[in-house]
Amino acid sequence: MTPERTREVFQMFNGKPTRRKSESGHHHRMVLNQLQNHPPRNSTQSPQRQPRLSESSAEFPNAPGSALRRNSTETHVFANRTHIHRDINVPACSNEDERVSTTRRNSLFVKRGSVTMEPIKKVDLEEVYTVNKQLGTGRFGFIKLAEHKQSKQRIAIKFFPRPQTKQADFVREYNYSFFLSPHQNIIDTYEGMFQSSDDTAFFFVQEFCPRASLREAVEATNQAGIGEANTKKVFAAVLSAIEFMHDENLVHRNLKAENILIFDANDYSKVKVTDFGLTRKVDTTVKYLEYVNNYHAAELCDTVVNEKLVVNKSTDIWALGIIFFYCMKGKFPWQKASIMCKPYWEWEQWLKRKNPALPKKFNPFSEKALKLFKKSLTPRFKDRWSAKDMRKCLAKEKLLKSVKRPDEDYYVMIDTATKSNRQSAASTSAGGENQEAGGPPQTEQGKRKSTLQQWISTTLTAMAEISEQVVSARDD
Ligand SMILES: Nc1ncnc2c1ncn2[C@@H]1O[C@H](COP(=O)(O)OP(=O)(O)OP(=O)(O)O)[C@@H](O)[C@H]1O
Repeated sequence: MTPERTREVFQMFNGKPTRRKSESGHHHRMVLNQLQNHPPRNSTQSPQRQPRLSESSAEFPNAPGSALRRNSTETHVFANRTHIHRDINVPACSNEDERVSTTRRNSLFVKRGSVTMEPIKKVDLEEVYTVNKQLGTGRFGFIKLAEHKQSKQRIAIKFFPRPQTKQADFVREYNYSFFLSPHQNIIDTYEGMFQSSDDTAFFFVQEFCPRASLREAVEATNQAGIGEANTKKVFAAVLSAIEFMHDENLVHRNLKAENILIFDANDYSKVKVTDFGLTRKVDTTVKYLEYVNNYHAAELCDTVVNEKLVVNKSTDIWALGIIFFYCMKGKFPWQKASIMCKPYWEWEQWLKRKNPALPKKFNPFSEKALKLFKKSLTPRFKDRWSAKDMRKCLAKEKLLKSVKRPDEDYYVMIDTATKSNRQSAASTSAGGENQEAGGPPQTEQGKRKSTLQQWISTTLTAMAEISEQVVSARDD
């Protein structure tokens, strides 16, 4: 397509003149520079290249493995990768490829995603990939593990069966997935839209997550949850990704534990968000689909099929509140955020101060964690926090009340008794020094209280002595 034709198509779908390449490149760099932990990149670097360079050494059996070799022969490694990537449609690194990559990213600005700048290429799957087991299924398609025959790299292929899938929906999902890829906590989508040569499916290619989704990780804990420290790690990653999307005025709209992928075996140090099939711009009008899930905000659960909704960031915040609870407790707070569902009704009653009793399931949480729930799982969507507020709270605050050991009360009693004994002995020997020294005169109630305390402490000391004697007699 000629540059003029490209501009025309952009104008047609955008209703305004397209950005010049240099402007969009600048915009894209600015966006990337906002990414947490991403140093500003220079203009010749492809945003996708940097993370992939470091990550891919483990994934390419043939690639130079050691960091030393990677650093010292970077150009050489790149040259090798370029070859591999071009074949499996991973953005490559030459200047020419860089330009292609930027142009493709511009295609995000094609409003309805119904026209694509690049053709959808037909591929004979069996020729290029060895397609293996199914990794997951969703409402719109399925994901399969595959191996790229030439490079031997394991990848995930997301298939969209035809004719059920509209081309516009496929193109939109690919565009969002590819555009968001540079973020370190978003799944990498490799460049290229394809359809199988037998016309049965559209597909695109993503990095393969070798471990599990957050759903599987939590289920493996047998309803114990993954703990405070791991939850914090997961949320640092997820919130960084969602903050990035929200800054770009995009709403994920399908946040759930299944769409959060855990890459490492045990320490939750590499976590990425996936599935941008429902992602839309803020304020887009969409039709409500018939299905409700645990993560749906109250306003969605009250909506009827085909009712029109305006896309809002706050629906992601609600889903994050649910995922937070799920990580910590290993189960969901309720099935559906509707007053017909008792656990939700109880929460809402407490939230609206109609019932002073906090639902029991929230008891283990600290005041700050409760605030996070109040600011995410509130039906008043305008009151919900931003992703940034959530990130700050989760990074700084303790999320669980400190747990008492079952025998802790006993030791506290003994400790209090000993202290109070010591105090009363000191005040007796000082002959009421406190009052003579101008200390506060004791009221009648105060006197009674201290007599009672003394009695309690004497009793406790006696009990402690008896129990010690019992223990030592038993040991003898
Ligand atoms: N790159 C990947 N590597 C490994 N497993 C993956 C990958 N991407 C997705 N999966 C698995 O496949 C499942 C379905 O993927 P995905 O959510 O993208 O499909 P979907 O059809 O869009 O689903 P949904 O019904 O949520 O819209 C995920 O829950 C996850 O377990």
